[in-house]
This record gives sequence, structure tokens and C-alpha cells, in this order.
Amino acid sequence: MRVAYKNAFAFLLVIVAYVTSGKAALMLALPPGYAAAIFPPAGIALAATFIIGNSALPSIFLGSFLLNVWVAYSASHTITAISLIVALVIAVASLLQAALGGWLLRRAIGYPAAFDRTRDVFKFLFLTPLVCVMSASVSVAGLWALGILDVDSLAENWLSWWTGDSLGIMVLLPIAMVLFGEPRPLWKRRLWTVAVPMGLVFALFVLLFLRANQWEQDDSLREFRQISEQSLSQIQIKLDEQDAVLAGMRGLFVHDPHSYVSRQEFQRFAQNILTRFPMIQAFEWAPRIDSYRRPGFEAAERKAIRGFEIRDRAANGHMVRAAERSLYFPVTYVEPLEGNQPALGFDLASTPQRLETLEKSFVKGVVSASAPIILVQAENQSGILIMQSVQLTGHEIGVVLTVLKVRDFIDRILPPASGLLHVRLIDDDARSTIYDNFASLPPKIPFEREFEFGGRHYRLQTMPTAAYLKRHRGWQSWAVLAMGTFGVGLLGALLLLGTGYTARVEAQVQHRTRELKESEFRLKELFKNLNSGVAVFQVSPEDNDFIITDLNYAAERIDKVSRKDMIGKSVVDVFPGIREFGLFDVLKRVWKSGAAEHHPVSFYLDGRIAGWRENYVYKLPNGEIIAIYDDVTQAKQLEEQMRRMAHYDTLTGLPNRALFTDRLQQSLAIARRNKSQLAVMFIDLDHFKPVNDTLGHDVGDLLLKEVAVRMLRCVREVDTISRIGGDEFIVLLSGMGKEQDVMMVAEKILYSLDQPFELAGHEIHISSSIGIALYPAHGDEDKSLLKNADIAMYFAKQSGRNNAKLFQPEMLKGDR
Ligand SMILES: Nc1nc2c(ncn2[C@@H]2O[C@H](COP(=O)(O)OP(=O)(O)OP(=O)(O)O)[C@@H](O)[C@H]2O)c(=O)[nH]1
Repeated sequence: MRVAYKNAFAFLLVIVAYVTSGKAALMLALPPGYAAAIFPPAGIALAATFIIGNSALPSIFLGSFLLNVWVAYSASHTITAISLIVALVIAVASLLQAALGGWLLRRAIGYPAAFDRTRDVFKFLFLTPLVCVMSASVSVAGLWALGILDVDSLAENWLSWWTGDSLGIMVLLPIAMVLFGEPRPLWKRRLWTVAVPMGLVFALFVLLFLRANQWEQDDSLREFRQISEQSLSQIQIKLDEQDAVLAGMRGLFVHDPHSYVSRQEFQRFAQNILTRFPMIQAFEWAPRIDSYRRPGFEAAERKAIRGFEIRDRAANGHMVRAAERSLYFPVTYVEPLEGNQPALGFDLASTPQRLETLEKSFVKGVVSASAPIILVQAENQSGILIMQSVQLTGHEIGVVLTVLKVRDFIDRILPPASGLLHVRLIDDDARSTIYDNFASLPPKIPFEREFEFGGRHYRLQTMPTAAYLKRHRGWQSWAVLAMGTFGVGLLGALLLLGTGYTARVEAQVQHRTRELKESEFRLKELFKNLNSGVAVFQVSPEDNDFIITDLNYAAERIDKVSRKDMIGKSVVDVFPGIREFGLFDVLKRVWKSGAAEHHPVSFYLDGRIAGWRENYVYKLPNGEIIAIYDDVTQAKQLEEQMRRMAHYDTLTGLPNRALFTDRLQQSLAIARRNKSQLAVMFIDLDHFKPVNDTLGHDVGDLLLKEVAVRMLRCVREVDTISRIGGDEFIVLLSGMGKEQDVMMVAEKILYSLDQPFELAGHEIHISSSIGIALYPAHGDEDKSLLKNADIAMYFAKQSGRNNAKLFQPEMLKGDR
């Protein structure tokens, strides 16, 4: 329902816009012909097929047809078959052009169309004149075939048709797009930036055109007015001559010595004048005859003219013997007789118009003209009688008159250039047109003059003929409008490009802004939720400090600070330790060089990791310095623990066997090079098991730890003691070669461990057995030395415990 309503609206709109804009444009057209400088309907039609598609074609056809019927009707006030055919031909041409144009534009540019790229606008400007070849060619050919246009004017008409259509499209299509085109948002915005400026400039050019056209028409009608004035004065001169002629004739009658002018005298006089005034149809003399004189008068005249009698015209038009009246004015003399015979004997008093003229001429005594009458001697055109009363001696009176056949009279006296104008002569008193060769009815009569003759009021109207207008056609105003319209079209193209470019840039800016916002949002979220601390710095104005400009939540958490207390503060003020940890130098270096740096900061308590931070410092393109940092203390502590577990005994903290072996091998390598000696001790606690068994494993552990402490006191720092399992320890005494020295250390250990231990409220007694092997005497590598020390320890156990035994090679044999 909505769609149907919309379609019906579009259908009607196209027709109404087509017809009204077309009529307006043709009013601007140069007469004669169809040369409208701009023909907006062509633009409306193309816009309709471009925007709506081929479904707009019926309304275009109908619009064009109605427009052309209207145009034909307003020129002639009738609708003829030929004007319908002309309208049909032009409608078909318009339809073909709109279909072709719409199809071409949709193919070349596509729809919806933004017209925002130079390429598209050029396509539009190029295709428009090409498409307009269609209607101009079909229409002009059709008008020629129908005989409306002659061959000579074909080129001129084609050109103006084509120009009008092209300019109509160039101006109207952008405006139609602004009003109805897609994409709507873009075209809507172009109302003020494209349509209004184009409309204003176009209106300006139309005003200029109208002004120029006015001047041009005034100019071109100057000759027409001159010829019209000439024609008027010619008519007046010729009429005034009638006056003179009749005065002469009257003189003939008045001054005749016998007071009687014979038929021969009249004939001689009249013939003389007729040769000088050929446009006079007849000269006549009509005396007044009272009814009592009628028989005598008729009898006398019959002597000269056979069958003469006073006559008048019957209702059927035939001349009959006049009825009895008190007086008559019978036409008695007529010159030339030939062609005027029916007038002989005709009673001028028998018709009201003639009688009225007679009376006027007698009353006023001057020449009087009759209203247009149908002559008795020439029924095919109207005539005028011009009468002059004559008073003869005595009571005799009569009239002399000339008879003018109006058409012949005017045709003869109009100037030679009169082919350039149409003339109409009106008898204002009788309200009747007595001469008319107007071809059509102009809306306004361009030349009109009133004049008086013979006591009557006449009006002369003229208008230029088609031939005149063709000769005087001025192209300046047409050129003004055509060039102006072309300029408006180009202006439109430029405005389209400009606004299209702006719209495209705006769209890009919007797109970029959205992308930036999204990216900023992501960064903000990252900044907020990142587990690492992020601090942003700016170098202080003096270049010697850094000001904190931002901190994230993680930084607040790690440094146990709040953002609002930090932002805007100097980094040195807030973190005094930053210089000490070298971080301040890092900030300075990164700020100067721009190269990112990784800077770990750690500090220890009791030889153990107490804090550890990993700092990554970068310089941002805007000069800001950003530090990303993590508190990795826990991870580092865990790492440290793991490392210790790999090399140390977890209970006593002594090196384990792996670390001991490594150190022993290193010491052996040094001893080999230095040709020095070293000693390895194997120590096993005596009676340790009962401690575990009686006091518990925990006390056993405490004892083992205390044993380690005591043993460490018995050796030098360079020596290594290792617990290798249970209650077994091994000792490396590097750089120690003399037996006595080694034995002294062994004794120290034996003594130290033999002392009672006070542990968890218990006094515990243990002792130890020690086996000793020396390098190079008892082995030259770690395994053999440890094995031999173990064997020696076995012997120490065997010999009653709490003693130390030096390895002896004999221990390998024999009983252990
Ligand atoms: N508390 C404790 N006991 C351990 C640990 N490792 C081993 N032991 C125990 O230590 C004892 C060592 O055994 P032995 O050396 O045979 O016992 P001993 O009483 O010292 O015997 P002799 O060396 O022959 O005097 C065993 O009972 C083990 O269970 C430990 O880490 N802590």
C-alpha cells in the first residue's frame, strides 16, 4: 500500500514537473521555433530513469505528450490531428532518450551514486551531450517529416534542441539527486552546498537572460515598428487622398455652369482620377430623388442606361426594384462601369449603414466613411463607402462617393516590406475587423495605433511575421542563457566533487576516530588490568628529573601507593631509592638515546633474596618515558631454593655429594698442577640409630644439624664438608699433605663430636669413626680416594669406634 502510494506520487510528480518546467522553459524560447536555451524536462526525465529506473518511462512519455499538446494549443487555440502527431513523436523521442540515458548512467556510474569522484563526474558530463543526440535527432527528423520544419532550419533546430536538453540535464540531474537521490544522507547534505548555490546562480542567469532578451527584442522589433508606422501613415495618406478626390468631384458638380454634370463629364473626370488612384473600386454620383420625381428620373436615365431603375437588395441578396419610399439616393453615375454594373440604380438610402453615412455627410458637410458593408458589386469582401455631400443650385442635392474594397485597398498600399508583418484593421465604432492576415493570436499585440477617418475610429494592429523574426533573431540572450547554464552545470560538477571529497574525508575521519577509540579503549583496559606495574614519566622542564604522569593499578599495588599522590610528582621525591638502584640513570639513558633497556633490581638479607624487580624502560614517540615493572621476588626466592636443593643438603645446609665431588675434582686438578697434596675424610657417626629410636627422628635431625656445625668449626673455610646420607659425612681438606696435620684435624673432629650434645632437653652422647685417604699417596682421583677413605673408616669402626684410621694399602687385602 505504501509502495503503491509512493509509486503513484512519483508518477504524478514526474508528469507535473515535466509539464510545468517544460512550459516555463518554452516561454523563454526564442520565437519562432523550439529553441529553448535550457530544457529542464530532459533533466527531469533522465533523473527519473536514473533514480527510479525504467518504471518511470510511462510518466515521461505522458509528461512530454501533454506538454507538447499544451504548447500547440496555446499557439493556435485549437488541437489538430497534426499537433497530436507532433506531440506523439516528441514524446517517443523523449522516452527513448530517458531510457537510453538512465541505462547508460547506471552502467557507467552505478546507482546509488555519490558523484564524489572526478571519474564519475566526468562520465556524467561526457555522457549527457551524447545521450541528448537521441531526442534532438528523432524529434527534429519527425517534425521535418511532418512538414513542420523545413530543411534549411533543421541544423539550427537540432543544435538548439540538443543544447537545451544537454544543459537541462546538467543542471536538473544534480538538483533532482539532491531532492530524491540515493545515498540519501550524502545528497541531503548537498541541499545547501550544491542545490541552493546552483539554483541561485541559475536564477541569476535566467534574470540576466530575460533582461538581455528584453533588450534584444526591443532591438529586433525596431524595424518592425518602423514598417508598422509606415503602413499606418500609408493607409492614412491614401484615405486622406479620398478626401481630396471627393472634394475635387464635389467641385465639379458645384461649379458646373449648368448645375448639371453630364454622364460623359463625370466619366472623363473619374477616369482621370482612377488612373492615379487605382485602389478605388468605384466613383459614384447619387442625387436625391423624391418619390414624385422617380418616374421622370428613371425614364430620363433609361435613355442612357437600358433598363435603369431605382433598386435595392432583397433579403435573398438579389437586386430588385426599390419599394416606394419618400426619397431615394440612387447610384446614377458609376465609373468604371465595368465590374460595378450591379451598383447602377442601387438606392444608397435603402440600407441603414449607408443611410447613416449619408446623413452624416449632409449634417456635417464633410467626408464621411461608412461602416464596413457588403458591396453590391463585390460580395466576397467588405467595403467602405466614402461620401461627400453636394449642394447643387436650387434644391438639388446628392452625394459623390468612392467605394473601397478594403482587402484590395490595404493590400495595394502596404509597403513592399510588409511581408515582414501581419496586419489587422479594425473599425472600432462597428467593432468589426475589416482586414486581418494574422497567422496566430499573439498574447500581446506588439504594435497598435488608433486613427480617425471620415468620422469613424479605426485601429491598426500589426505583428512581426515568422520571416521577420527569423531574420531578426538575436542569439546573444540565447548565448547568455546557454553559457550561463553550462557554467551552472560545471559549478554543480565542482560542488559535487568538493562536497563528495569532504564527505569521503569525513567518513574516513569517523572511521579512523572509531578505530582510535577502540584501540585507546583496549590500551586503557590493558593499562588498567595489566599485572605489571606501568609508570609514565615526563622529563622535568629542567631536564634533571622525571615527573610521574600516570600509574596503573598494578603499580599502586606493587609500590603500595595511590595514583593521586603520585601523579605530577618528581620520581626522585617519591622513590628516593631510585638513584641507588641505578634506575634513575636508566631513565636518563633511555630518554637520551631512545633505546629500550632492561634493568633488574635485587636486594638481599642474610645472603638470601629479599626483593627483586624486573624493570623495562622505553621511550614513547611523544618523548614520554614508560617503565613496566614486575615484582618477581617470590619467583626469584623459589628459584634460589631450587638451586640450593640441587647442591646442598636440606637438613644441614652442607654441600651434597654432587657439589662435594665437583669441588674435590677441582681441588685435585689444582693439586696435580701444583704438585700439592690433599686429604679426604670419611666420617660415620657412632651409635646414632639409638638416638632416633629412643628420642625420635626429629631429635636425630637436630643432632645431625649440630654435628654439622661442630665439624665446620674444626676445619678451615677453604675445606668442604658434605653430608652424603644418614649419619655419613665426607670432608675435603685441600692443600693439606702432611699426615700429622690431617690427623690433627681428625682428632679435633673426634673430640668435638665426642662431647655431649644438649638437644631438646636431652643430653646425648655419640662419637664418630673417621677414615682418611691422601692424595696422591692413596689414590689419584676422586672415586679411588673416597673409596679408600670409606675402607679406612670401616677399619676405624672395626677398631672400636671413636677413632681415625689412615688408609693403608693392606686394608684392601685381608679381613676387614
Ligand atoms: N634422625 C635421622 N636419622 C637418620 C637420617 N638418615 C639416616 N638415619 C638413621 O641413622 C641410622 C644410621 O645407621 P647406623 O650407622 O647403622 O647406626 P649406628 O647406630 O650409628 O651404628 P654404627 O655406625 O655401627 O655405630 C639409621 O637408624 C637411619 O635410620 C636422618 O636424616 N635423620
